[in-house]
Amino acid sequence: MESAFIKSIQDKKIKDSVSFSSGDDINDEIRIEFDEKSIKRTDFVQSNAAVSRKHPMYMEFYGISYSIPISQKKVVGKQSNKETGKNSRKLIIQNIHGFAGPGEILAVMGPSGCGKTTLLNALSGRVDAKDLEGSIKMNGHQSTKDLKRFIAYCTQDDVFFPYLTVRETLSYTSRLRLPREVPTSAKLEQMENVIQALDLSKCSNTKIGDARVRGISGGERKRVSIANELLTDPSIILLDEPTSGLDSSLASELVKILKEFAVKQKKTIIMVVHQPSSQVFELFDRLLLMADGQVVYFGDRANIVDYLANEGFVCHPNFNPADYMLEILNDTTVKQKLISAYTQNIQPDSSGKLVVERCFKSPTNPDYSIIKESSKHKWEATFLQQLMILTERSFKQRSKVLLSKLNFSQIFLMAILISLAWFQLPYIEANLTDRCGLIFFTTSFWGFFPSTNTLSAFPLDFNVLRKERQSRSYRLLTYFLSKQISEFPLIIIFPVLFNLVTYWATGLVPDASSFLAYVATAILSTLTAQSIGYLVGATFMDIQSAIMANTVTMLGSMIVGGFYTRTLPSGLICEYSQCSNGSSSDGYIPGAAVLDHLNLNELPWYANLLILIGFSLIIRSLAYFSLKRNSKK
Ligand SMILES: Nc1ncnc2c1ncn2[C@@H]1O[C@H](COP(=O)(O)OP(=O)(O)OP(=O)(O)O)[C@@H](O)[C@H]1O
Repeated sequence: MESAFIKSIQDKKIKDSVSFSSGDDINDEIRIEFDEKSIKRTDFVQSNAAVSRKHPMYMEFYGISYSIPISQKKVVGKQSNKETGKNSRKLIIQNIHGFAGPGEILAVMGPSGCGKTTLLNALSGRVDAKDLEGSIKMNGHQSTKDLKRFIAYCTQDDVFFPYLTVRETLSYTSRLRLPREVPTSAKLEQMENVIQALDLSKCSNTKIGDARVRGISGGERKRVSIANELLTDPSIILLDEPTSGLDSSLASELVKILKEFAVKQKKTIIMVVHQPSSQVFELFDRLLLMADGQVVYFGDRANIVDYLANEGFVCHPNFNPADYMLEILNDTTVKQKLISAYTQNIQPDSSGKLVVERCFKSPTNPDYSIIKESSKHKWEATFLQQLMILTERSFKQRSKVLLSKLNFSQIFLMAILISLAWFQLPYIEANLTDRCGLIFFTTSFWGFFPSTNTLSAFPLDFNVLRKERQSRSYRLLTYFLSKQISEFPLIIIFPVLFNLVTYWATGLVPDASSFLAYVATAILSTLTAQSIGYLVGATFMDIQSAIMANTVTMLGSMIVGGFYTRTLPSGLICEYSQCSNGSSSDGYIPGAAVLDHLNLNELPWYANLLILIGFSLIIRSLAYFSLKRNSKK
């Protein structure tokens, strides 16, 4: 027997199904008072014909439960307090259900920690499928990897590259994520449309910024985050707290923009909101109210006040219903009572399937039942396009970090110090130790400097990388290679400049070929140390731990590096190899004699350079696998 609650939903949905079945008439059915500015803006909210996927899509989900494995600790007597290895599970959400159709906003609300973000993660396919139960359907089809392309997910954290401007950020996203068949001009046109629609023109050439770099405001940041997702013209848009940190007028303006998108472009919006003003609350069509990972109410937003009154909780007419709901859900007894009442109401099916099915019955518009077009390609941009776009982006972002005043000052100071300390060393036996000291010191410096500058490369990018990889923007390999290519010129500038000064100031072998060989060795050492920085950063993904690991690695390599053990760094070998044509009779110590003395004549100098190249390649490959392992977590 169906409950009165289900019947009331059914009555309401008969109206809904009429409005949906009329397909193109959604705009007429949903009436919002758009102000003049808003109407102007909607002129820009026209889909770019070349880009649009043109798929109105509804999303239904029921019986959604998500649990995570936790290892159980058992205390047995006084002596043992160790893991038994037995695993149990923590239930995060249970039997959640809901529905949202084109032109609608479904608001997900509830007290902090009730599982709202977890639900959005589940709907967007960002949780491990083995921990998830229930059914998620889009236009009646079980959600698949291919269908997930029609979903955009705006997460709670707005993560971006701080040194890129708003326009640069959006342009890279449009070039990476819009179909490869679309000409670049159409992609950029789409970007301009979105910039206009979200009122971002004023700040489009401003840096995004972060805690250290001054950039756009919090509200603009939120809008950039949404713009970044809207670029691909998705059918379903999931947003996690898009209004957090905004004042009520900005929040209301933002939700109005979203509502316009929903209505004019037939988008389906599901958003988590915390404490909406009554004006914002009015813009929602449906409401999913949650507490303790369970449903307290799912249905029309307009019916919530009556529903709560029926359960004995009367909201004063002057109160904001959103505030009232959250206030009563803070009381554990009330919360339990409302959860039990709702579960009772939706019987006989506690998964919520019946409730959801009645939201949208037998759609007559074929647009909703057929997924007409889906990209044939796994990635929208080709391998080469991805590599070029990512290299350009990484160069722009990293050049601001690596070519900083701080780095130039560091190199300048070290060059001055070294030049003064070892100024014009004479070629006599008494100075042999000084010469060794100079080369050992500079080699050590070219170990520390590049590795320290590189170890933050992956940890700093990781949040953006994860977000973009989850939206299938590019391959991990293209990202990794783009990093290597873009940072190569940035990192080798320093040893070249440094040696240009110190080589001649300290009086090393004064001929061009020796100088070039010396600089080439310094560049190779730099690249090898950079590889170590990549590996350490990719392995730890935490700058603090990476700094510690890098210090140990570098100090370790100094110990076995030659000065103390006579297994000399290749720079030293090169220096002595190049001066091996001197003779003891004219006051010089022949380089070959020094190398013989140090037992370093076993390999020719170029073999040492090849060994450095080999090291670099192996360590970089290891860094890639480390990054791959971490990005899968
Ligand atoms: N991987 C996890 N391991 C342990 N606990 C988790 C995990 N994921 C979620 N939780 C817990 O599940 C609950 C729901 O988390 P979730 O982030 O979905 O809540 P929320 O309603 O979005 O909260 P808020 O409104 O504060 O953002 C929280 O208590 C959280 O600590």
